Parts: sequence; structure tokens; C-alpha cells
Amino acid sequence: MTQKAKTFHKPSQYDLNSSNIARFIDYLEQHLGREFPNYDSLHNFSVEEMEEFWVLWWNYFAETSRVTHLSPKLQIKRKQDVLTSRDAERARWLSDSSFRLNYAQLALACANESEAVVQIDEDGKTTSYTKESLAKLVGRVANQLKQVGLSKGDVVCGYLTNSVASLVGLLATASIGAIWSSCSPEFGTRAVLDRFAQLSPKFLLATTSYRFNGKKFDKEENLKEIIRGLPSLKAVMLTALEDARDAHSLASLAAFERTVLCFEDVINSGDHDMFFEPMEFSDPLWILFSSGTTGLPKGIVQSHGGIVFEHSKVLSLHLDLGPGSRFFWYTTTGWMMWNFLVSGVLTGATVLLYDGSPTYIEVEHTFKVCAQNQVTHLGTSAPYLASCMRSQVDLGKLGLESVKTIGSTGAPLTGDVYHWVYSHLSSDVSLVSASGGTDLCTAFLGSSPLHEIREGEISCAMLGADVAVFDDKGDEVVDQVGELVIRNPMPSMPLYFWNDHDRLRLHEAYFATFEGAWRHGDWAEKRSDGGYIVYGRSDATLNRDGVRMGTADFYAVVEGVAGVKDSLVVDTSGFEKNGRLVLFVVTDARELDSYLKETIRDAIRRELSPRHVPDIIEAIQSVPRTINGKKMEVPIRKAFGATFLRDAVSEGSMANPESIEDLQTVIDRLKLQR
Ligand SMILES: CC(=O)CC(=O)O
Repeated sequence: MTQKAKTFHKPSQYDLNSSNIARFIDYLEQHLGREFPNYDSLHNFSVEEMEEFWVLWWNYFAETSRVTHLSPKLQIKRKQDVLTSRDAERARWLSDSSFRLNYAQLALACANESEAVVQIDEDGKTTSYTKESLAKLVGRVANQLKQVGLSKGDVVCGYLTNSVASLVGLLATASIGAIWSSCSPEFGTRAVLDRFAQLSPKFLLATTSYRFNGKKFDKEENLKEIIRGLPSLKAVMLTALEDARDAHSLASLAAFERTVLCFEDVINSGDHDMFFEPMEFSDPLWILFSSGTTGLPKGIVQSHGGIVFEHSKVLSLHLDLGPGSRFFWYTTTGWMMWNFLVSGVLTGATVLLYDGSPTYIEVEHTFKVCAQNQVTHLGTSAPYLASCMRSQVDLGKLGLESVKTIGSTGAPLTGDVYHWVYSHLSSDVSLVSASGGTDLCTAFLGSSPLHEIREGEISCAMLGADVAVFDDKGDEVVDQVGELVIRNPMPSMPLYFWNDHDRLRLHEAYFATFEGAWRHGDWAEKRSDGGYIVYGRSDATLNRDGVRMGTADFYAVVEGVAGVKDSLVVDTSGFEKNGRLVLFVVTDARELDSYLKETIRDAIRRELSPRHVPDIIEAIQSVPRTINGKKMEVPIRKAFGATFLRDAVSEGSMANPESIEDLQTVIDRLKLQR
């Protein structure tokens, strides 16, 4: 039994009796005539009797959201139809039934009547859309897609910011049964084409420019290259950031050699009857991309049914979103958190789409935006919270009284961040560290209104997720670090990778290690107190004489040393005969002299273990990161083998591609020292 972590937050009477999950438990108890005295009993039911769980969740959701009238095919007739197998790799959902749904139809039916979405720009300007006005925009764009000849199964790509245009693009695409995929305009041309060209899209919805940190970035040249690189396109629709004339003048360019439309013209055109293609549960909805360390990024295809089931459950039961909630998550359209965020409309919550930099003018900008917009559910990344902590932001003075939940993803959330948040905010706030990822477009570890929040710990496995930690032999371990696995089928697991219909690459990626179980690629610990700790990617784990450690622990110590601004650690084992532990650090103004190196070594020896003292500590100018802020540990580790860093990373999806050159020089020197 591990030591009990400090508790910062306990469920309130409201959470225990009136939250969405509490009300769902009442429904289950009435329906099944048995009791669920706590979360664990509910979780056991959700995995042991998963077919029943999903039928009852779906019926409950459909009834309480008043969508049953939309179509008799929204009913699941028999629980036997839910799954063909309990094997996570082979299971098919509602494959042989009359069940039909459409993500867009449900999203528009459930959207908040008076304020479905709000778009917010860096300067704080907001534009609100009612359910009706959103539906009108979707109808007009969907009609345009049909007019240029698109239909079920065609791919529509979005090169857009986190804005209403992207949401309208997604919903219009889904409504006609076409498949959506998006990239942020921060992505360089190469990164966009590495993704979109694989999909042979028929339609591109793109922004002509975007604004970030107060600066306008024109995309005209990139767009020309992107359009040239996508010969499958039948038409392009351009949207202008500030001035529709930007889109008009670009649209008139002969260079595109395609039908070029202006989004602003289309959304101001006449109304059309909405038609929603009835989709099978496993018809593709969207394609997300894995970060792609080598080769082309993998296109992960998820289904209408899988996403509606999973997102309705996680957003409603775990995040407690519903009418009256105001849901904000800092993201771009190139990260699955965007898809997760916009699915908030399914719960009737108001979804806030912020377009800009999280740290515009000052590091706490994201918090200020949330305060100004009375956000109730705020989501961000662990690195953002850590940087606010390091900058000593006084959260208590920012007017965050409306905030009930702060969600954190992207990296493990370290104990010091919990202390910092709760030293400023009331224990009524729930600070939720959640883990999952692109592969399932959800978090399968997180929390719920029924849970306490404890230092450095993720509260629970989500309903319907049979999460375990396996040792190398595939045996379950508790209070011990190992590979994170999911032992049962989850609805949002990928249908397949794009261009991998026989699912061979999918098998290699997730199912080749443990028969029948999904190996997520995270290094984690399941604790006997019910919580979980995720230590980082298992292929970036530090292995010293058989003692493995996740990189998150390492960074918490190294970046706690005065003078260290940022860091990245790699274990070169597997790429070098005698693997070395190499620590790269970015310092503040001071130099990485022998005194600072020794201070870092002492801290690691004292707080982690003598085995994890790095063999080498080197200064670099900046830590290579993806646009989503993730440290690029795995490609940098690979660069110690035969691969050049430039070939191991997808430069266009990096926040700081300029960091590569400096790092490659350092790595080349270190390789010569072997
Ligand atoms: C939910 C997540 O796990 C998101 C991410 O870190 O990519």
C-alpha cells in the first residue's frame, strides 16, 4: 500500500446528490433495481457489464437530451447488438443493427439554445451564436459542399484556427456523411501536406491569415503550395480573419486553378433545409493525426457512434457539463483537445472557442480570458500551469470565482502545481489531471464529481475504461510502475489508420505487445488507493540498470533547480551500446557552469536516485516542442542512432523548428565522444 497523498478537494453535497453522474446513478438504480453505493461499484458495472452500461447510458443521454424524437433508429433495440466481442482489437460496435445516428445532427439538437458557442479573440472581443444561428451557418456550408458534388465518405480538410468557422466546417461535413480532418494554420506547408495529402481531400476550408500574440500571419503563400499539393481538391473555401476582402482578393487568384469560394459569402447566403445523412455507428467521422516521429503522421479514423458515445459520457458524467456550463479548453485545431472541446455542444454547455496565444501580453492571459467570460470549466495543459506557477501568478486575484473545474492534459501534473493552485484557489475547485490522447480522442483517466482530488494523482479510470498497468510479462501490477493498458473495447478506439484498412499498422501500434489489450505507450502506476500516476511515454522512459523512471519525475526535480528554465532528458540505451542518460538544459540568464551542473546532479541524487544522475548535462538554446507544447523526447532519443533529427521530426508541427540545428550539433558532438 502506497502512502496516501494529500487531499485538496472533496466532493460537495451537490456533487454527491445532484451532479450528472449522481443523477445517472439514480436512474441506473431505479432501472436495474440494485444499488451503486460508490464510484467503484459503478465503474465495475461499466466494464464488467459494458454492453448494458452503454445501452443504459445511451438511452439515458438520449432521453434527457430530448433527442429520441429525431429518429426511431437512435434506439438500441437489444444489448446483445452492442458489441461483437470483448476483445479490444476485434470488437465491432452495433455492427449488425438498425442503429443510425449523425454527430452533427445530435450536436445541433443538443446545443445550448441561447448561447451555443462563443468565439473569443486575443483582444477579448466575443461573438456569440445561438443554436439557431449556428445551425443556419452549418446548413449553408453543408449545402455548398453538396453543390460542389461532395457526398458520404469524401474528405474535407480544415486549415483553420480555433474558431466558429472550424466548428461549422466540421458539422457541415459530418451532416452530409463526409469525413473531417483539421490542422492549425501554425503548421508549416510540409506538415500540412504530410497529413492532408494522404487523405486525398475533395474540399479545403482554409483561413487566409491568423493572429497570434498580436501579430497577423498571412497564409497566402502557404495556401498556394498546399492547394498545389492537393490535386484531389474539387473546391476551396477561404475565410478571412478580419476582413472578408482578404478572402475575396485571394479567391480571385487564378493560381488556385480550382473553384474558390468565400466562407463569408456562403454563410450569408439563403437558408436550406438541413439533411443529416443517417450514419452507421462505425462510419468515419474524422481523422486525427498522431504526432508522427518517423515517417508520415498516422491518420487515426474515429467513428460517429464512437465519438458521440464516448464524448457524451466523458463530458457529461466526468466533467459534469450541461446547460449553464461554460466550457473553455486552450487548444488548436491540430490537437484532439479541439475535437473534445467542440463536442461540449452535445451536453448543452456553451462552448468557448479562443483564437490566439495562451500567453498574449502576459502569462496568465488564459486565466484572464476565463475570468472575463465566466468560464465554469477551464482546460489547459500541465506545462502552461507549471509556467504560471514559475512566474508566480497570483490566481486568487484574477476573478476566477466562476471556475469549478480546471482540467489539465498534455503532460503529467506534478505535485507542486497542485500546491500552487490550491494555495490561491478554494478547495471547492476541482483540479483534474486527465490522460488519454489522440488515439481515442478522449481521456480514459481523470476524475468525476464523486472523487477527491489528491496531490499528483489522477483520481480514477473513467467509466467504460478497463484500465490496468502491466509488467513486462503482461501481468497486472498495483503500486508498481509499468505499461498502461486498456483491457476492453472503448467506443472511440480507432476504426483503422487511414490507408490501413486491414488494420495491420493498427495492430502493430497498439495490440502487438499484449494479446487482446490496448498498449497505450504510457508508463504509469495504478495505486491501491484507486488513483493513477502517469509518468510519461513508455518509449521515453529512463532505464538505469533495470530501474525505470518516467521523465515527468525527472523534469519536476531538474526544473525546480534555480537557474534551469527548461529541460529534456533522453536515455540513449538501444541506440548506443552503453546507453547514457543525457540531460539537455535551457538556463535563464546564467551559464551552465560546473556549479550549476553539480547542483542539478545533487538534486537528482537526493530527490530521485543516484542511478538517475545524468552521465552528461549539456546546455541548449531551446527544448524542441510540438505546437501542442509536448517535449519531443522520442525523436531526440532516436537521433542518437542512425537517424538525423531533421528526419525524425515533423518540422511543420513544431513550435520551434529552429531548435533542431543547435541540438543536432550538440548530439553529433556527443556521438563522437562515445
Ligand atoms: C487527453 C489527453 O491525454 C490529451 C493529450 O495529452 O494529448
